[in-house]
This record gives sequence, structure tokens and C-alpha cells, in this order.
Amino acid sequence: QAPSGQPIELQFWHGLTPPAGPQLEQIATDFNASQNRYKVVPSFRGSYAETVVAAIAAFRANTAPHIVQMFEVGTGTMMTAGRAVKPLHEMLAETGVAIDTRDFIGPVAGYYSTADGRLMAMPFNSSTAIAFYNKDMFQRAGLDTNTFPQTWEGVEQAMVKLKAAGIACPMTTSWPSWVMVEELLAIHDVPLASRANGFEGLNTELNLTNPLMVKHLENLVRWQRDGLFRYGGRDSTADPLFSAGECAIAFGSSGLRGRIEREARFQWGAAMLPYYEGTTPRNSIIGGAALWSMNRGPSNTRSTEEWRGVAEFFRYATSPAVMAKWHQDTGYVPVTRAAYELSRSQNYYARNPGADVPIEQMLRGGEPTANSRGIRLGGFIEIRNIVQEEMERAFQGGQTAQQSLANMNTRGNQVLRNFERTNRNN
Ligand SMILES: O=P(O)(O)OC[C@H](O)CO
Repeated sequence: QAPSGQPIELQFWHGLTPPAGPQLEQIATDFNASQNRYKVVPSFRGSYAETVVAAIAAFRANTAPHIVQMFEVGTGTMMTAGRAVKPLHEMLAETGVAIDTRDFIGPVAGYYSTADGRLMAMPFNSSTAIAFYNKDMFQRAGLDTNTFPQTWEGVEQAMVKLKAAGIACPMTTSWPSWVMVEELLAIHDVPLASRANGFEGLNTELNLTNPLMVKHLENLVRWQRDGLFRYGGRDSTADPLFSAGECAIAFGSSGLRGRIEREARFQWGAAMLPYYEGTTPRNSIIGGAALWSMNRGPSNTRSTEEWRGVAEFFRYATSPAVMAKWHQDTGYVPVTRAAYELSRSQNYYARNPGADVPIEQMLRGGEPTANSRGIRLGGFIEIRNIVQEEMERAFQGGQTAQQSLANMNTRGNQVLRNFERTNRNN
């Protein structure tokens, strides 16, 4: 407790909407009830991107929260944020709070670690992109309700049948850049950017004009024109289209599962992301978010006691029972092996067919390659906006897929160069 006898307050900004947001806040409430030394105060700050912007602005004003939930796209920015961030490995060493970081599953730990393997942020709500499909609509279209096509060629055939059966939206996607660009390239083992997708340094160049990307964006543009694919907007805007029963197939975060379970009034299934014929698919990369610890401001660090509170909260939030429940309630992946094993021993996967799809897909194909380990770009949030904007211009008929990709590449590289210039010394 603080000298006043009151618990030490720890501000925690997050970017999750219901139902996951309140479930996350419940974890903070339960932590507070489990001890009386610290009080975590969660606060919803808008979308992930808005939360990041707010946290960085707050740091400049000496009012940063202790903990900010940051989507994976902000990782490169946080890694180079210097004093704004308290690296997790440093915090654990200084406070002595024991968290077995070796228990984090590889693709998650790797994403948030420095080149020499030190964890910078606390893995928490990691996801990966998967397919959800409406079995009632599949049945109406004469499709097998128990199997989802493994390939994009198969998905196209299914979309044609769904449309012929009178379904207005055969397919949509959330997170267009994540699913249709970033995950696609990882699964096909094609680099998105040079220097191991940016893991080896800031001086990277985008590789978006590759033949696979051209083929896929040309397909998406054609499917959209032919009424097979509905572009549902940027980031998570398309999320409700599936659970509301509008679209037969939706690609999105595994973390949508909890929402679909609550809202869908139809039979549905989950499946791995498709790949093009002739490919041996690799692992998909993670999405979702991690918990970053922040100093209050440029001239304002925190006491060891505050960091101890943060670390104790992290330990609680990733303890096997709490993490297993979070995973099962939401669809986010269990970030520790212990939570995965616990879920298995509770027969969760046997009782919920398809619930292990994200984990299986993430761990598929052995060790991740330089193209499937993840992406670490400075200014990635801005680059994603460019990718989405240029895609939209192609969907609106204003440019070809090839022009669209060339523009993404040129504009994105400018963002990378600017970021490199301003962060050279970090
Ligand atoms: O919906 P989430 O939380 O899994 O996040 C999705 C990805 O982070 C997209 O970057």
C-alpha cells in the first residue's frame, strides 16, 4: 500500500469493445479483489490505433498510463520508443516478480522479443486470423457443412455456389491488410518487406508488388465486381457482418469467436485461412495485442513499487487459470503452454470443435521462417492505412490491382524512410 494506506493505483488503457472489453476489465477487478496493495484501473480508450495515439500523446504530457494495450502493429513503434517504454525483461529483473517467460508459446514470445531474445512487452491477447463460415448458408448452397475449402480456388467455387443460392454476401473480411496481405504472405512464405520483414532493422523496403500479391488483389477486385466479395471497411469494421448473418464467409480475428458465440443465430464453423493451390502452407502470424508498460513522461519515471504492481498484475493475468478462462471466453489464443494444457485437460477443445484451429494454424509447419515470424515495421499503423486506402481505390475501380500495389509500396517506403530518419538513434 501507499503511505496513505490506500492501494497504489495503476492506470491501464485498453482498446477492446464488448464482449472482450468488459471481460478484460473483469480480470482487473478480480486482481484487485485478490490483494489490497495495488488497484488496477482499466479504461477503454477507443480502437487499438486510437489507444496507441492517446498513450504516446499522454507520455509527452507526462500523463501516460502504467500499462497500455497495444496491437501487434504498434510493436515496431514501441520498440523504438526509448524512455517511453519500460521493457518487460527489465521490469521483472528489477522487481523480482517471477514470471516464467519461457512458458510463452514461440510465435507470441518471438513477436515481442528483441533480436537477442529479451521480451519487451507482456504477451496477453494474441490472436491469429482464421475463417468463420455460416453452415446454414453452406447447406442452402449445397456445400458440405463440415469442411471449409483449404484453397482460394476452392473458396471461389464455394462463393459462386453461395451467390447462385441467393446469398447477397458470400464473403467478407475484417482487417483487410492483416488478412489479405500480411497473413497471406506469411502463409505462402513470401516476404512482405526486406530484412526479415523488418526484424533485422529499420532500413527495410516493402515487397508488395510480388506476383502472389498481384494475383490475390486481382482476384479480390474481380470477386468484388462479380458480387462474390463484399468489402466491409477498414480494420475491424466488418466484424459484425458475420455474426449478424449477412455474410456466409468472414475472415477475421480468432478473438471474434466470443462475439459470434453470443450473437450468431445460426450454425457456424471455424477453419484455417485458405492458400493457393500448389503451396505448402506455413504458420500464420499473430495479431491481437500485448501489454506495454510505460513511464509517465519524458522526465517522469516510476517507482519500483509501481513496477512491482504492474508485474504482479501481469503475473495474475497470465496465470494458467485466468489465461485459460480468457482464451475460452474470447477466442484469443492461450499465450502460455500451461493455459493451453489446462484447456485441453478441461476438455475444452473436445467440447468446442474448431476452437483449436487458431493454435494449430499458428504452430503449423515447424519453425517459423523469416517470412512467417511476424512483421516489425516503423510507422506500420500508417502503412496499414495506406494499404487499405489503395485497396479501396482498386475496389472503387479507380486503379488496377497492380497500380494499387505499386502505390502501397512507394508510399509505404516513404513512411519507412521517415521513421528511420527520426528514430536512427534509438
Ligand atoms: O481483433 P484482434 O484483437 O485480434 O486484433 C486484430 C489484429 O491485431 C489486427 O492487427
